[in-house]
Amino acid sequence: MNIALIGYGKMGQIIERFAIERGHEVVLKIGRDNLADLTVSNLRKADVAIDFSTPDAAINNIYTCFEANVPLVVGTTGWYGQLQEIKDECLRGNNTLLYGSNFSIGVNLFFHINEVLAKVMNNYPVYDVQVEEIHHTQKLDSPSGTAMTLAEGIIENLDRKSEWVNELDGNPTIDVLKQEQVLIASQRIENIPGTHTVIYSSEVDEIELKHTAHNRAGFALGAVVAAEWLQNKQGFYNISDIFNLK
Ligand SMILES: NC(=O)C1=CN([C@@H]2O[C@H](COP(=O)(O)OP(=O)(O)OC[C@H]3O[C@@H](n4cnc5c(N)ncnc54)[C@H](O)[C@@H]3O)[C@@H](O)[C@H]2O)C=CC1
Ligand SMILES: O=C(O)C1=N[C@H](C(=O)O)C[C@H](O)C1
Repeated sequence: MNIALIGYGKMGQIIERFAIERGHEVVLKIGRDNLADLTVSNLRKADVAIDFSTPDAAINNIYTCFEANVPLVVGTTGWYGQLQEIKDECLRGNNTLLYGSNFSIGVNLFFHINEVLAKVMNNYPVYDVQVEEIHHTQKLDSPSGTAMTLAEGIIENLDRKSEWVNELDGNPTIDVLKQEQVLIASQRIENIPGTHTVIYSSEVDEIELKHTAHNRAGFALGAVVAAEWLQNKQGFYNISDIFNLK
């Protein structure tokens, strides 16, 4: 496949390595220094585009790929407030997009186990639940997309929870946490690729489910596999459609 990399930072560069290893060609690389090269005609040289850019840039990049009619894998997080609008536009224009807050196999297994555990916990109301995430200090969005997916997996399956709230580095955004809220506690610490923990606590004990990324290779390989999976497909997909764990 010919691949366009939109965003050539920490992730874009590792994705390039895996793409070449798997026999693909990178025909376009977009970073902050050559944003003007992100044109419809340049994108049309690619079979698929992979966006790991910034929360602010993602929406414009998605629309440019729609205009070029190039299938797109979006790993960028921090734009999910506009998810429904993008889904509608994708389907309306017969475009193709696959997004995911986390492309690693381990985290996708973790997402599934989190949902199963949340369902079980309906029978054990003595436990309260919270999500913790730790990332490097360059991360622009909070909470992480992965933490949002975990909190949403809990809310969809645990009847006593209906929304999440976030605090960053111990600074609460609300005065009192309500019973029906899931707290996502975010921390930013130098050089951490991504650690996520779901914690159920009662007065007598705690159950922790934890995923620690040792490096970014799992995310990057997953993005290339997702781009391969998207070949000859049309529509709006999530990474969970590949793992098919339901
Ligand atoms: N879904 C997943 O599995 C993962 C998602 N991510 C997400 O991917 C995104 C990128 O992460 P990193 O590579 O660590 O960040 P980074 O800061 O190292 O790289 C971002 C790149 O985007 C470029 N950029 C800035 N404005 C742009 C624009 N308008 N168009 C295209 N490129 C632009 C920058 O020059 C930079 O090269 C973040 O949103 C992060 O949360 C990161 C790891 C895994
Ligand atoms: O910004 C990152 O680095 C990461 N972002 C994703 C997220 O927001 O969940 C995935 C991974 O945790 C690394």
